[in-house]
Parts: sequence; C-alpha cells; structure tokens
Amino acid sequence: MDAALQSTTTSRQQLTSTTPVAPTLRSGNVNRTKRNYRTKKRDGDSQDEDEHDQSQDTGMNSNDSIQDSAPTIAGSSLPYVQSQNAQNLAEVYPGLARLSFLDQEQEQQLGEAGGSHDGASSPLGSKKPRRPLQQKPQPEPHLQGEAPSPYEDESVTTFEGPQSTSSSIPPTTSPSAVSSGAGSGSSLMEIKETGSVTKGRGLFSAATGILKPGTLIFRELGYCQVVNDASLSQVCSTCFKDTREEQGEDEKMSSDGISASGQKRLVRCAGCKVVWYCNKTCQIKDWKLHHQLECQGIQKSMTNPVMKDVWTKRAMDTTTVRALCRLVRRRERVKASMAYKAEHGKIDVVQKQVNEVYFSGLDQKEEVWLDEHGLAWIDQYLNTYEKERIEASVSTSSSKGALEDSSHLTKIMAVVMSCVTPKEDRYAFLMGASEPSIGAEGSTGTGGLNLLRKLTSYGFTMTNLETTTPVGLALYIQCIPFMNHSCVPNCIYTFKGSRVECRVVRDIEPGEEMTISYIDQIGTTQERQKQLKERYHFTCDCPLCRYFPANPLVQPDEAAFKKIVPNPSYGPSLDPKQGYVCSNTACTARSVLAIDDQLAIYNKVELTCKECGHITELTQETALENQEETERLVLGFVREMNGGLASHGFKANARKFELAKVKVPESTGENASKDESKPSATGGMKTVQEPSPRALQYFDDAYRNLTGVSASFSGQSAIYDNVQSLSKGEDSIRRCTLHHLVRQLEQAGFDEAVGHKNWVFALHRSLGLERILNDTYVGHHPLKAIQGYYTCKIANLLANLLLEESTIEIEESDHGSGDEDMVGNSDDEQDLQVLRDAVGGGQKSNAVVAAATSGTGSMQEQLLKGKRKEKDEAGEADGERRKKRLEKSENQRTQDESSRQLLQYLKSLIPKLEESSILQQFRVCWGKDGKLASRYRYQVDSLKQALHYAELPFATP
Ligand SMILES: C[S@@+](CC[C@H](N)C(=O)[O-])C[C@H]1O[C@@H](n2cnc3c(N)ncnc32)[C@H](O)[C@@H]1O
Repeated sequence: MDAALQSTTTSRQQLTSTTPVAPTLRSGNVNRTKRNYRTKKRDGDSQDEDEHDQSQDTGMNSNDSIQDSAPTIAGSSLPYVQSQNAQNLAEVYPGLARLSFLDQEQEQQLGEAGGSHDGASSPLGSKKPRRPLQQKPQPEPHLQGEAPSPYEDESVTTFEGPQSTSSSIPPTTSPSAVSSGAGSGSSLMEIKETGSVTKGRGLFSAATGILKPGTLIFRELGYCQVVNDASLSQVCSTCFKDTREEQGEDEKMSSDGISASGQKRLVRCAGCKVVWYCNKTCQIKDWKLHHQLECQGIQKSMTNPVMKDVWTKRAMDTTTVRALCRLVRRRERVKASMAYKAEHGKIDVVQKQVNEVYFSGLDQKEEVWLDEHGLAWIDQYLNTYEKERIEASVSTSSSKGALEDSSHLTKIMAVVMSCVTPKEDRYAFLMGASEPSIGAEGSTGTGGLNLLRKLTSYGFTMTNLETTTPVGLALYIQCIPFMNHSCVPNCIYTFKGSRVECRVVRDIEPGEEMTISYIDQIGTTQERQKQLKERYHFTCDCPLCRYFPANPLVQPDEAAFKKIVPNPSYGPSLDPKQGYVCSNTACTARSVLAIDDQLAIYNKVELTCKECGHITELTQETALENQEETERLVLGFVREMNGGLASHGFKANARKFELAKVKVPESTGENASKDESKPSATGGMKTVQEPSPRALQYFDDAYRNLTGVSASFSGQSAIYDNVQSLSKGEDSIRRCTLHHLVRQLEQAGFDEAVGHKNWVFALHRSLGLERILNDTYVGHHPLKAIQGYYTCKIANLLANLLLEESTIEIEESDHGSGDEDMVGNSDDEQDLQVLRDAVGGGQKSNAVVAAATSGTGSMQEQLLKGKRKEKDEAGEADGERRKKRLEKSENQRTQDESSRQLLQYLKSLIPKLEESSILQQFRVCWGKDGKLASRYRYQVDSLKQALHYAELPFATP
C-alpha cells in the first residue's frame, strides 16, 4: 500500500548490501552514431547490449531511423507492420522502426530454437497462435454455493469500465471484478460504500453463497509497475521473473548480472543501463509498452550531473521515480489514444494493434480495458476519497534547492521531472496547473504531485510469491485498491509476477466486506495501530482491535470477534501478545496478568492469577533479564545455524542464515530428527538440510523463555513442562508473547533466511509456528498463506501427476486447499502436463485422490487441530461438552486419516518422481538447458522436506 515509500526505504536498506552499481555510461552514448544493420547482424545474439544500444540511438533520432528502416518494416511479416504505414507507427512509437530489427532477429532466433519458447512471453510476430480471447479457463474448484468463478466463462464476460467518466462516483465493477458465471452475469464482488466515513468505499462479496477459504476472488494486472532498485539485476522488468529462485539464495548476482557460478542470468538495457530482462522478447515487450520513453527519459536526465549520480551511482533509490515516470507515461499514452478516438471516432489503430501484438487472452482483455478506462478510473477512484488526506506529506515538495537538501519526496519529484518534463513545463507538471499539449515530448497530465501522493498511498510492494522478498512496486486500479484493512482479514493477496491474486482465507458471507491486512499481523494491538496510523492515517477498528483494545481501559467487544473466531483461546481483556502470564507451571490458564505499559508505570507489581491464586512478583529487572536471556539464546541459535563456528552479530549473518547440512540415517522420518547420530539398521547415513539439533534446542529454549511453552520440535508435549530448566526457575514470570522473539529473529536476518522455501517449511513445522499463528496470533500470517500456497502447489502438482484428471473429485474440507492455484496458470499447467506425460499417467483410487486434493492446504492444520482437541479432551469434565468433543474428534479422526492417506500417497510418489528416466524426460521435453529439470528437482526436494516435517509429532498446548 504505501509501499512506494515503504519499498523505497526497504530498497535503500538493501541497497548497501545487494544493489549493484551500474557502470557509468560510456561517454557520448546518447549521441553515438548508428551502425548499420549488417554490422549488428554479424554481432550476433551475444551482442545484446550493442543491439539495444543501436535501437536506443535510433529511438532518440526517430526521424532518421524511420526512413532508414522503412524498407525493413515494409518487408516484415510482423502483424503491426502489415497494415500500418511506418509514418503512423513512428508518430506513436518513434523507436518502433528500429525495433523491427530486433523482432526479425528474435523470430530468427526462435525459428532456430524450434519455436520452443516460454509461452508467457510470446514473441512479436511469431506465428504462434494466440490464446483466443474467449478461451474458457478451468473452473475454480473451491468456489462454494452458486458463486461463480471470476474466470468461469469469459466468453460472456463484459467489461464495465466507468459507467460515466464524468461521474465522481466510481463504477462498481471492473474487468477483474466481473465474474460472469455461465451467462448469469453475476458478480463475485462489488465496490460500494462501507457506511463509515473514515473507511470510505470497500470491496464486498456479491456472491450468492459463502466464499470458502482458498477461493481465488480475482487476479489483477498492474496499471504500471517497476522492479525495485535492489532487485533490478535479478528480476526481469517485464515478466518479473526472479532469477534468485533458480540460483539459490546464496548465489548472489554481481552488478553485471553474472552469478557467482559465472552464469549470465538477465540482460541489461544498454541504453540506460538501468533495467534488466530475461531475454529479448521481454525487452521488446517492455520497450514498446514503457521503456522506450523511459529509456530516453533516463538518458535525458543523465545529462544533468546531479541526476547522473542518481542513475549511475544510485545516489538515491529510483523505484518510486521509475514507477511515477511509468504512470505519467501511461497516462500520456492513454490520453493520446483518447484524443485520437475523439477525433477519428475509433480507437487508434496503432494502439489496438500494439495491444494485439503484446497480449493474449485475459491479459489482452485487461490491458485493453486498462487503456480505455484506466485514466478515468484512476482519477475517479483516487481523487474522490484521498484528496484531503496525506496532503501534508507532499506539501513541502517543490523544485527548490539542491537535491541533497531536499526532502525525500522533493528529490523524487526532481528526478521524475528531469526524466519526463521539459524545463518550461515543470511547474505545470508539478501542480497540474495547465495541460501540456498531448503528444508533445514531455507532456505529462495533471499534477505530478498528486500522482506521487497517489502512488505512495496506493502503490503496492510486489513480493516474490515463494520467498516473500520485495521485488517491485505496482499501482493497481481495479480491485485490490478498494480493499480496506482488517487485522483479522478474510482475504490475503500474493503476487505472480506483477499480477496480484487475492484469495479467501476464511468463510465470507454474501454481502460481507472483503478485507486484507496492510501490515504484518504479528504485532500487538498497539503496535499494529501505530503502524496503521503512521502509514495509512487511520485508526483500525476491526474486531481484533476491539477484542483486545489498545487502551486497556476501553471495554472490549466480544461479539464481533467471536463471529470470526468462535472459540478464541484468550479472554477479551488484554492482548496476549503484550502481557505476562502466571508463572506457576501447574497452572493451565494463560490469562494475561500484566502488560508492558503497567510495568512501565510501576517498577514492581504483584500479580494474582485468577485461575490458581498463585502470586507472581514482576519487576522491570525480571522482565529485562528474561529479555536478555532470550537474546542470548537467539544468538546461540543463529551461531549454530551458521555452523557453530563463530559468534556473529545479528545483521552480518543475514545471508548465511541457512539450513545446516545434517547427517541423518537413511531411513528418514521421526527418528531422523530425534537421533541423528545413529546409523539406521541398514547402516546408511545421508545428508539433509535442516536446523541442527543444537540450533533447535537454542530456539526451543528462547521460545520457552518468552512464552512458557516449549516449541517442542523434538516431539515432547511440553506446555509448561520443563520450565525448571530455565535459569529463572519455577517462579519465573512467563511472557505470553512471541513478538519479541520474532523481532529478534528479524534482526538476525531471519526474514531473508526464510526466503529459502525449505526454511519456511522447516521452521513453521518444526517450531510449531503454525500453532502460534493460529492460536496466539489469531489471524493468518502472510507467510503462512505463502506456505499454504506452496504446499498446495507441490501437493497438487504431484498428486495430479499420476492421476487421470477425470478421476479427481474435490471433497469439501473445512479449509480450502488452494487447488485452484493450478488453474489458469499456464506455467503450472505446462509443468503438470509435462510431468504427467513424463510419468505416463498412473492411476490411484478416488479416495486417495480426494484426500490428496482436499487435504493438502490444511494438512498441517488438521494435524494441529487433532492434537489440540486431544488436549482439550483431557482437561474437561462437562458431559455435554464431552459429547460435542467426541463428535468433533470423530471428524478429526476422519481428517487425520485423510492427512495420513495424503502423506502416504505423496511419499509413495517420491521414488517414482525421482526415477532418472523421468528427470531425463522432463529435461528433454521442457528445458534443454536443464533449468526446468532443476525446478522440478527443487519441487521434489521441497516435497520431501515438507513430508519429513509433517511426520514429526506436533507439540500441543
Ligand atoms: C487502498 S484504500 C482502500 C479504499 C478506500 N476505502 C477508498 O474508499 O478508496 C486505503 C485507505 O482506506 C482507508 N481505510 C482502509 N482500511 C480502513 C479501516 N479499517 N478503517 C478506516 N479506514 C480504512 C484508509 O484511509 C486508507 O488509507
């Protein structure tokens, strides 16, 4: 959300360690004379940068290049050339003529490669048939009741852009918001007023039935998006593919895009030397959409010595700058197109053709919509509500003074203006006082300051789906920006490239508002509210904030929260994350006795537990000691994770914080982690990557120190047991909070470390974070969603692998499994198909399949619930409740059985998946370069890891 600023900060932090510094532009780059095509042809493919250099040169001298390249265009078979004269083309895209050279070369290259190319970025001019606009994607398996999938039948989907562009009320539907189920025309969601003056509008369910967890409610393309500075050389600026996934976390990329192993991953635009791409297809696509003008702008900006430092020495983060430039340019393009339409009564042919060339299927549809309605829409939705807010944040911006003395926002504006606006238009651009003429170089639309303000409050930080690392900044305008915040959201969002996807995480009733969390949910009510106030300028009033009011004097409100969480583990008085619980180890109550704030007022408090009457004395010193002890333990954990060699500082270890290689007996499973030193019966030992037992012991101690609960990765049910082992002894006050631990882990680079997918599995599973998130933190942590997504993805991929699709039955479970992760994702579908072909389509029983497809996402939760219920049973005597519990436990047994079947099934797949012949086939049919084979390998490894941890017994409260 206010990611523009946020991401700027993040990126700046990362900049010091990871951002490559682009080499200084060769002198005379901008005015370098053109070389002829033949020279370029001779240079061949390896000369990417030179080729682009030339296209840049041509782009900057468009008149010459149009004449020069006219014959080439005329003779080309490229679709946009066939029916378009070069002059018209060049008017809109001055560099296009020169680009035809790249297109031809691209075609040639593809021809040589047998036309096998990543379908997601189909080459310009290739004969490859586009996915038809009305192709029917697979239905969403998790949509319950009558609510149709947003993509159920696109042939009848109609785009409803702004109903009246002059209206100040924005339209209630947008392409992504419209879900036309089999001609019903019904919609899955609608935008309407919440009824709260502070909240304004929101996104509401318009489905007729309950939307179940896992349901994909929409996917949305960005209006404009950029890769952040820290990721520029590692993430493609067109498709947002993150090469770090393939190269592994510790294989860093140098500033020239060469990995530690010497492989070149991305190619850089040789014109500006700022943005990077997977290949020329991506480069061309971006060139035509955005980068041509962006590239010229950056080079123009570099003629100013101060600005030059920004671009070449990264004197400041340029993420927001580039995003804003793209926003300005896109608005320009749309305006030019609209003006054309007004004058000629039809859509600009070039625009139309370019759209056709660029996009296929849904993308094209969405892009056309964005082009036609985006401008009006963006103005409407941004202006109506946000106008009075955040004004202060930019009120100081002006073009005054030197860059160094200016505020951050002023700096951003200064750089933006140096890229997009001629000097004489700068004031107009800044204030929106007048409209520069359409089509003129540097024409900018209204109010650069306004746009910046909007970008900073509506921009989203895009993250890598699997690692959750921030990769870029995007502005969405259709659905997600209408979603309000809740600390117990019913939806979560994730990114696939630049496309955002929004899913349901708990039941949504018809008409209920759909919410997301703008912030990390791990904090206390005070912490969350502080963040929301600072970043988004509102005070959250969600059910969780009302259940655990930030101010302990405010009467808690139970009703709203209990609607969402029927049996919360804690009473509604104090947020358990901010307090201390009874120190009597025999006491099973976890009611909060005191909070930090109280301790700040009184140096010493005596706390009587209502449950057991035990009196605990709590002093600031005790609290501090607890804190220090935990820090020491976390340090020990970090040191062990780094091989136990040296005692490093927190931050310095960030990148090294990896799973240790541990020798375990061949027969993995529960014993593997319990007794790693003993060889198995067969005598074999093997190396797996997981936290060492000592590291886990450290973590367990730290965890227990703070919570009074054993993380118990080793399988002992350990709530409140073993507290004696703590140095503070039995009477130690136990802090009922984990956020300090989480903060320390963050400091220790944990966040970066969990970028490693196995880490996510390992730690969530083995340290019981699932339980913590479910039980203590109540809501759904984004990481959990990612984990769930990933688990589903692997499980589905593999579960489907050996099955005929027709035999798959989706059984309803109390948690969505996210099966639809596969739906509509051509990459995954291809993955699946290739795998299926490779393995040869084995058969499994329906029951197993149903278990596999229904239980995947909630597998761990099901186990967790089972254990929790067992514990509940032991502690309660009430007959009525026992009866209910028995019923529940019956359900639980079924779920456990389903999970067990799933586990067994997935385990049985592994040997088959690991057959070398399959791996070989996979390599041959997909990636000659072996990339996809290694991705496949990675998935199998992750599955093994997940299964390994899934088999460890859970610690239950
Ligand atoms: C992305 S917009 C959400 C859509 C917005 N309500 C609208 O009408 O355009 C974010 C802004 O909505 C408001 N908002 C979001 N969630 C809120 C909440 N839970 N309570 C109050 N205001 C909220 C804040 O002003 C925030 O800056």
